[in-house]
Amino acid sequence: MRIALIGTGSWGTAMAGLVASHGHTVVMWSYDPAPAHEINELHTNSCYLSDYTLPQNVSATCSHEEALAGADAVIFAVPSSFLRGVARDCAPYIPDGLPVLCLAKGIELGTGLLMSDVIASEIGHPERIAALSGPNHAEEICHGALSASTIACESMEIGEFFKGVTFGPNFRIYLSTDLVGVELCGAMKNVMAIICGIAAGSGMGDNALALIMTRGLAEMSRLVHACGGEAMTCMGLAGMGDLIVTCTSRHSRNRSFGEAFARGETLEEYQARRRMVVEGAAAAKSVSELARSKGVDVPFTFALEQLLYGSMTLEEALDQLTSRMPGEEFYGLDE
Ligand SMILES: NC(=O)c1ccc[n+]([C@@H]2O[C@H](COP(=O)([O-])OP(=O)(O)OC[C@H]3O[C@@H](n4cnc5c(N)ncnc54)[C@H](O)[C@@H]3O)[C@@H](O)[C@H]2O)c1
Ligand SMILES: O=P(O)(O)OC[C@H](O)CO
Repeated sequence: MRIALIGTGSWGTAMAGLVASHGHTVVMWSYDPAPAHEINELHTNSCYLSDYTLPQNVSATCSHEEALAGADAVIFAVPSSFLRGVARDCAPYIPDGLPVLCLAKGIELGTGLLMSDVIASEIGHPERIAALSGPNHAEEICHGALSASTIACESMEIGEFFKGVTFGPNFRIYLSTDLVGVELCGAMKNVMAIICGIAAGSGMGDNALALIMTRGLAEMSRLVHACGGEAMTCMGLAGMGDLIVTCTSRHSRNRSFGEAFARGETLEEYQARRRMVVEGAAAAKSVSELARSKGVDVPFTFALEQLLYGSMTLEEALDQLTSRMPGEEFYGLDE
């Protein structure tokens, strides 16, 4: 088959290699001409994934039309803040029945939409749109290291299709119909990873990190439930699995941004230095907005929003969180 892969960041590049290793022809769309040129000439994308050579059946272009011409499926791998614009530009070249897979992790600011909904609102036919999410650092997957992920979709047929395109002995795929749970977890775990980074960078110990991950998971479950998803999804690969890896891995940019923030670096300085997106920073705002609209208490997310965009200091945020009186550990998802 011919697969259009929209985005040449680190995840798009690793996914292109994975899909191509199944024998499919992959045509990548790049926002920036430099990675497209390097992929075509050298089969590398050194700015986003050093130490990796793409298979010969991967090429790249900056033309949406060229990337999508004759495609049997399309995979979106652009950061959440650019997804709507990119999906809009791709829309004229995406026929009605084409299966679509979304890799972006975030919630749209201002609308509270899931990333799959953002794509659907630009290209239509939401039933053919799936989302893949799990503990999947591009730096490991490109070298064939063992990993697993969840593909969520309304339609099992579409889910099975994308499982067929991505599954292998070292990339295990589980299916779900809970798009809301899978996608909300993907956005919220990034918030918790920044907070873990801030905690570690401020000298807190492993017990504190376990506290943040565990109570962060409770916060994720409450919002998933309030938005109509299944709380059990939070116990799966897209929930706990991704939360653990993002909060602990040396590859995690969200965690590493949190550590840098604790040392005094701003979000702008960090993103300019690393040339990579920190999805959790945008999610602190969009998830807070969504939680307020649903009347759900998400104390970690609210605190990070205040830290990054308000006037709250680290000391004040810590004070606010630790002065909360803990109640019953499992106090019901509706409260
Ligand atoms: N990196 C990972 O290991 C990983 C794993 C799982 C999921 N994800 C998710 O995948 C998505 C893509 O992340 P990534 O890590 O590949 O990104 P990245 O930070 O590696 O790359 C950023 C990409 O955005 C592009 N870009 C910059 N400005 C743009 C614009 N105005 N319009 C369109 N594109 C623009 C750049 O060309 C580049 O391709 C994110 O939502 C991320 O959370 C990443
Ligand atoms: O761990 P991060 O912060 O780099 O996020 C990347 C992916 O979402 C991990 O699956």
